[in-house]
Amino acid sequence: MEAGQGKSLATLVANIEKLEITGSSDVTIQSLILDSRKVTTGSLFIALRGTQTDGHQFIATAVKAGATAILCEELPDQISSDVTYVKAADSAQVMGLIASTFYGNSSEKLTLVGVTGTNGKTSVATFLFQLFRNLGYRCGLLSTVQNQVEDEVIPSTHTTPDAIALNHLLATMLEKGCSHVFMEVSSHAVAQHRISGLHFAGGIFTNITHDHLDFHKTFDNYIKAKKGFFDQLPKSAFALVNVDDRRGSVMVQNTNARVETYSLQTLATYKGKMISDTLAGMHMEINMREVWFRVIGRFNAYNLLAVYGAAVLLGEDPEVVLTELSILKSPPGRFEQFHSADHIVGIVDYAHTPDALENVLQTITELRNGNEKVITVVGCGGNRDAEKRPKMAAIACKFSNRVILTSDNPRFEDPNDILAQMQKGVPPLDYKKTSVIEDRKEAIFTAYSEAGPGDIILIAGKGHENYQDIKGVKHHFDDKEILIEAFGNYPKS
Ligand SMILES: CC(=O)N[C@H]1[C@@H](OP(=O)(O)OP(=O)(O)OC[C@H]2O[C@@H](n3ccc(=O)[nH]c3=O)[C@H](O)[C@@H]2O)O[C@H](CO)[C@@H](O)[C@@H]1O[C@H](C)C(=O)N[C@@H](C)C(=O)N[C@H](CCC(=O)O)C(=O)O
Ligand SMILES: Nc1ncnc2c1ncn2[C@@H]1O[C@H](COP(=O)(O)OP(=O)(O)OP(=O)(O)O)[C@@H](O)[C@H]1O
Ligand SMILES: N[C@H](CCC[C@H](N)C(=O)O)C(=O)O
Ligand SMILES: [Mg+2]
Repeated sequence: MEAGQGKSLATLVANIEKLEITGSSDVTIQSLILDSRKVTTGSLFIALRGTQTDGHQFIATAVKAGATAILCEELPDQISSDVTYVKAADSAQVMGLIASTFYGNSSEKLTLVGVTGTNGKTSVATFLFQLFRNLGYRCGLLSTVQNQVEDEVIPSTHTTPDAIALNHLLATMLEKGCSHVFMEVSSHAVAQHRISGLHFAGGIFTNITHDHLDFHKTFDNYIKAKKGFFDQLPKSAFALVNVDDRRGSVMVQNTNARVETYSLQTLATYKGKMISDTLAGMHMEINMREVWFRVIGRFNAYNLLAVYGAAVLLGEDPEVVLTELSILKSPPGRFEQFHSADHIVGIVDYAHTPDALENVLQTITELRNGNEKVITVVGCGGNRDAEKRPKMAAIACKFSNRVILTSDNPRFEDPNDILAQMQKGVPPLDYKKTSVIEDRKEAIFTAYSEAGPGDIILIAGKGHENYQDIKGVKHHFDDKEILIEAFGNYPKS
């Protein structure tokens, strides 16, 4: 059965239980479509209950546009006699199963490893992708920064794509000869069943801290979403968890997978120890072997341990893995360093959660030799978890000599409202060292103008992003470009 080619509805729903089918299953489905505006003749339109609207409202539009079949949770009042209706308790979950079959169950033919956790998913998935390519495998990557099939870059719209795009990408990867695929599994993806129907060879848990409560509402729901990934792993898979995170053991409470652990603090299958950390590199001990890495920071020590563990669990030789890991570089916008002519260090980092910001600033604090100043430029995104705003400002103040609060992606919010919420987290004693410069470019330029030789400027929150999302329009904006432009202002007038 060829992936992505027209298939009979009967085949697509063959192994799915508890469906009520109205009309004939003996029809050919040419495409799976989530958005009524994209329906064409032969489509199966999937009606999902979303966060903004209910896809069920668009069933009639989809039928008018030529849909052959509809997957829904509730039948519309008006049934069309030449359309087949498939009624399921949960359209999103069934969509995953159907998408998997439509695209040839590619995940079963690939070695697919998923990474979940609040921070470190992109880093771990990208390191695994780079490592396995260096080991000689053809690989695919699904990440926040970009999707990749070997050297070919496919822009990503989400951390984890929807089930249709996801299964389509996996089929492309298989077609192009990939044997291994490394992907991020976001909590949204688990909650919305974007990964339902996928066959994983392994799952990795990095950590869980405050984020996305706008979507999950409670921390408990957020934990449950992440745990849902491990609950659905098969017996043949491994579940590799960071046991230094106290939720690590919760994640694997009900998993059928083989549980393995990694840690910098306690006994674990993969045990690491930091020996030293400098701007030039990190020295670690991993399972009694000493290694130097190019990437730095305690958070990366965790990421490298996870990658090492996963590679060994996938059958790779530990010595070879460590040698290959030692030369890896951080993914774009993850602790990326820039050096000015007047010896100022600029670090562009995607820290957009309180925990990530604290880790990055903690790492910078540990890297300081003496009296260098740390200047932090940071903002928070609009239409996202508002609770993290004052927390991130407080963390920036705690670890920096100077803080410039600025705009991130305001989306549909007023950036000044976001900044006012951030300011609530600034302790009164830190008012003097904190200022608000809404214009992000001006904020970065100001940071450089105030810095002296040896000082470190951290620009946090946007990392690899090359846009600023203002009222739904993405304007070109790249922290790295602006930093380099600012560094070009040397000598300072
Ligand atoms: C909150 C969230 O996850 N939203 C995702 C969700 O959209 P939604 O639930 O808001 O959809 P909706 O607008 O209510 O519409 C409901 C349904 O009606 C359909 N519709 C709508 C209008 C119409 O005319 N016709 C029609 O058929 C829509 O196609 C949809 O299927 O389903 C859409 C289709 O799959 C996603 O594109 C969309 O991602 C939005 C853009 C998004 O920003 N998501 C972020 C929050 C996200 O998913 N982030 C995670 C995690 C990031 C991290 O960990 O840091 C990620 O994996 O990227
Ligand atoms: N293991 C880790 N623990 C804590 N913080 C980390 C870890 N790895 C990276 N970070 C910090 O978090 C930021 C985001 O890292 P990364 O992009 O790898 O995470 P992510 O989980 O993919 O994020 P997203 O949810 O946006 O996809 C980094 O720029 C760094 O500041
Ligand atoms: N995947 C995260 C990225 C946040 C990045 C930050 N720059 C922001 O815009 O809030 C999200 O969509 O919540
Ligand atoms: Mg990511």
